[in-house]
Amino acid sequence: MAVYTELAAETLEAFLGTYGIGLLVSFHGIAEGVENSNFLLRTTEGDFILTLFERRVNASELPWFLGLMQHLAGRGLNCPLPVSDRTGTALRTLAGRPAAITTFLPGVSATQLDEGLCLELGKSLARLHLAGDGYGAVRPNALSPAAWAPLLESCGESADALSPGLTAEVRSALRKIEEAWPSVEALPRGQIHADLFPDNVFFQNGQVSGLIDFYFACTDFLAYDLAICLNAWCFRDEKTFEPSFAAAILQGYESVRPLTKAEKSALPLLCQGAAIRFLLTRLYDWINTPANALVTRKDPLAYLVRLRHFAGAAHV
Ligand SMILES: Nc1ncnc2c1ncn2[C@@H]1O[C@H](COP(=O)(O)OP(=O)(O)OP(=O)(O)O)[C@@H](O)[C@H]1O
Ligand SMILES: N[C@@H](CCO)C(=O)O
Repeated sequence: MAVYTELAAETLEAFLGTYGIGLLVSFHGIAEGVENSNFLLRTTEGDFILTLFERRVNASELPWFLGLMQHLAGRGLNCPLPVSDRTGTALRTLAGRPAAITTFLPGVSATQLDEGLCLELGKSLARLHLAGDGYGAVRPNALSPAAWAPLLESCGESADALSPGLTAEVRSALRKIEEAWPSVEALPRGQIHADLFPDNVFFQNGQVSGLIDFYFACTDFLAYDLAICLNAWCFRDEKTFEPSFAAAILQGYESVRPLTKAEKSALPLLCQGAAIRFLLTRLYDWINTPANALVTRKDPLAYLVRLRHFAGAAHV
């Protein structure tokens, strides 16, 4: 999965007729991803990605996401460029869903991480942050600390059924993190990706060739994005922290955008926050997705491991 909505070739042909990107040669649904339906389109002009927005994404926010990608791509970042139809509109409707076509990016996501890839990831993340400068529209982070406690409480007793004592442990960690969380003015802010996991980064010949999936992007602390990457990229077998990966990400990042002293000292806390955020959304999905659904559920406890690690870390 994910193809939640099936499309007939005639429907797609008619839809494509309103764009200037050639005639349909072939198309197929893409299995990866869990949030939206994605199709690879081959036209007489090249390859494109068609996304039908299904879950979690609030349709009223889509212009912000598409505008951000247009801004970043315009600044030379390797991210999908939304394609406009003949009337200049990028956000359309297809099969009753909000829909957009973007450019196709080459490369593949890494299945085996190493220091070299982490270094390049760090550089790309910093480039994304610099490129976001000038995109003035603000999108508050819908999964910021204020959202965490309600998310945890909405899981009720099911969290403890997954792992006895989980609710109490997360509740106590959450309280400490919330109290210590930096104020809005304390750290540099800007447009962040907020979900830059290895599956959202394509590589070609050891270089980053594409960053995708901007639908959690928001305006928040730049260093929080780094904290998300340190969580997602630096645990071997989802268990063991790999300091050399973290060092490589930081080195790559700082070769493009040096961190301030305040950002460096906030990192262990931001990493705990990032661990809680993914623990909670995974927990919510675990509880609310039937075990036999076509979507593969992601393990919430992999982020409990990270939370415990960063809670005990004086620095990253
Ligand atoms: N612009 C692109 N160029 C090439 N391939 C893409 C592009 N966008 C998406 N894909 C392919 O589609 C797959 C799913 O995309 P994506 O990760 O955005 O899915 P999603 O369901 O929206 O998000 P999530 O990762 O949060 O589940 C990717 O793994 C990749 O194979
Ligand atoms: N990257 C998220 C899921 C999709 O956004 C996770 O691994 O929990």
